[in-house]
Amino acid sequence: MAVFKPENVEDFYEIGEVLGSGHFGQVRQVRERSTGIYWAGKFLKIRKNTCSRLGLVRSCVEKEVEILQAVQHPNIVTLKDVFESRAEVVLILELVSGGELFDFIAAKENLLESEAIEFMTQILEGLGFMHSKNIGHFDLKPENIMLSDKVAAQPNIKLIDFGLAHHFHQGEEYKSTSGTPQYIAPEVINSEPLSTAADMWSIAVITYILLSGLSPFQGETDEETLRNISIMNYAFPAQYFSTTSSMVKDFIQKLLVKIPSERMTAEECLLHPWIKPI
Ligand SMILES: Cc1ccc2c(c1)c1c3c(c(C)cc1n2CCCN)C(=O)NC3=O
Repeated sequence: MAVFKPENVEDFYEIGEVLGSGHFGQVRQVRERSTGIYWAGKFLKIRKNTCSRLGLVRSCVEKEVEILQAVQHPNIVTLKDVFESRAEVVLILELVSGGELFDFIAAKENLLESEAIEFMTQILEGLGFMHSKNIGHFDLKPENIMLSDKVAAQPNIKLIDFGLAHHFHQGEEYKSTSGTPQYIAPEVINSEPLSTAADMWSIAVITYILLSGLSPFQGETDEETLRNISIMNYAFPAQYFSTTSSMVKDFIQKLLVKIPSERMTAEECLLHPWIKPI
């Protein structure tokens, strides 16, 4: 069992404003007392016993910590420390102060394809690194793609939130039905064994939204969205894609492939003519 620091996190960090919250607990800005540096504290409620339904099972938190410790990359958020009290584990994470990628884009009139290529290149570099270590994110969505500094000329992308990530070991089969409907691959819906290719489907959905503002499979309800994914019901409506290149449509089409092994990998994406013009 992983051992986390038993000291009180507040002896080392001043707890600040809430940055976000979810089923897991809260993310708060924290200030390191010894240096004055700001970090993000992810406060995770841990189940007190197996009968409890509140909070996370400790082994899930250990898995997230192990994965974060295995993926140190400029486009992936860094884990600095882990504290544990009676029923709470606190991850001290790199503060990514530029906020979510899609808030950044929403604030602009529209995104040039060249800007989209820059963002996708960084996302694919971080993801390709994870996949090279046989780690899948399995919750790629705009909310989990953050910017280190939104005022920089070329903001740096950081992938965050590894709560659904999985480290594949040799010969192991892994299934999960978690994720956000709009972004999940058909094999997730069908409870089939997953691979890192499931992330590549999400990359296609994110690219489609980045360039059009539309979500390719979104229906009136989650059920309709999931049905659209299962039957591959999507298109490139002219009024939203008239100014986008045929190259990016080819990029998306080579990822929205039902058979996971036939999708482009992150490495192949980085060599695709849309990303790397010949
Ligand atoms: C400035 C800002 C605002 C909201 C933040 C974060 C930072 C943030 C961060 C992290 C996570 C897991 C969630 C976060 N959230 C919650 C929303 C994430 N989509 C994180 O790991 N580092 C962050 O800065």
